[in-house]
Amino acid sequence: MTIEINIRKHLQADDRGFNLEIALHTESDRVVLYGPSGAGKSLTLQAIAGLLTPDEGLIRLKQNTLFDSAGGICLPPQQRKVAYLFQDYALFPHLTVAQNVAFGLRRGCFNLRRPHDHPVVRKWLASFELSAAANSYPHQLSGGQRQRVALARALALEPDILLLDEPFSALDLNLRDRMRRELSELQKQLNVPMMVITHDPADLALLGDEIFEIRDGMIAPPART
Ligand SMILES: Nc1ncnc2c1ncn2[C@@H]1O[C@H](COP(=O)(O)OP(=O)(O)OP(=O)(O)O)[C@@H](O)[C@H]1O
Repeated sequence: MTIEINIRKHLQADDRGFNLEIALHTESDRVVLYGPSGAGKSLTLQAIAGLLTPDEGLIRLKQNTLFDSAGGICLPPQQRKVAYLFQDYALFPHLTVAQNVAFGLRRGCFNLRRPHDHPVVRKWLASFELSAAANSYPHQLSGGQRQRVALARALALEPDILLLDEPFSALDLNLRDRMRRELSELQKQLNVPMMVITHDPADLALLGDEIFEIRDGMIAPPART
């Protein structure tokens, strides 16, 4: 899928300023962003998701313009068809697994009291082997299960792209390895484009068909060999 980003944003916190100046273009469905802490990786995903408004520039996904300062376009997050998974998965603690998955689908008379009635919820619970845990709450789940709930909730909305901010950082080594392979297979099966932030070289190797390094708010030039 075509992703085109060319944005600038200045952030100021007390006496510290940060300039984000990201320009990237890719046709890949498996993109990895990596780089040191504080480089601007999360801000880049937030800009794509519509959670951060650049001062100027352009963001295009497929044929859709999500942001274009010159044309006065800034789609709100809910119109972007972008799923953004935070580092801590951000599940709703007071909702069950099924209700979490159903959350974004609420429309018309469908309500969260009977999430199983929704075929999309049933489908995603089954494909992530979560049917047996449908009535559990997030604190009753393992780290891997919590991550699968977050993925199921994101994918239920059939997004154009999945943005993952350090998806495995909260998992122990064994589970991290397994979830990395699961995510890789899932991406291939569903054909959903994804952009992943990571610090882990193993993620680069498995999930990154195209890899961008971000340093000091900018895409670093490719290393020479
Ligand atoms: N709301 C804000 N106001 C001011 N500065 C901010 C704000 N949000 C982030 N920053 C600064 O922008 C820089 C980039 O932050 P960002 O979260 O994108 O880093 P990152 O590359 O994702 O780091 P990490 O790998 O540690 O998550 C940091 O120096 C941070 O302090």
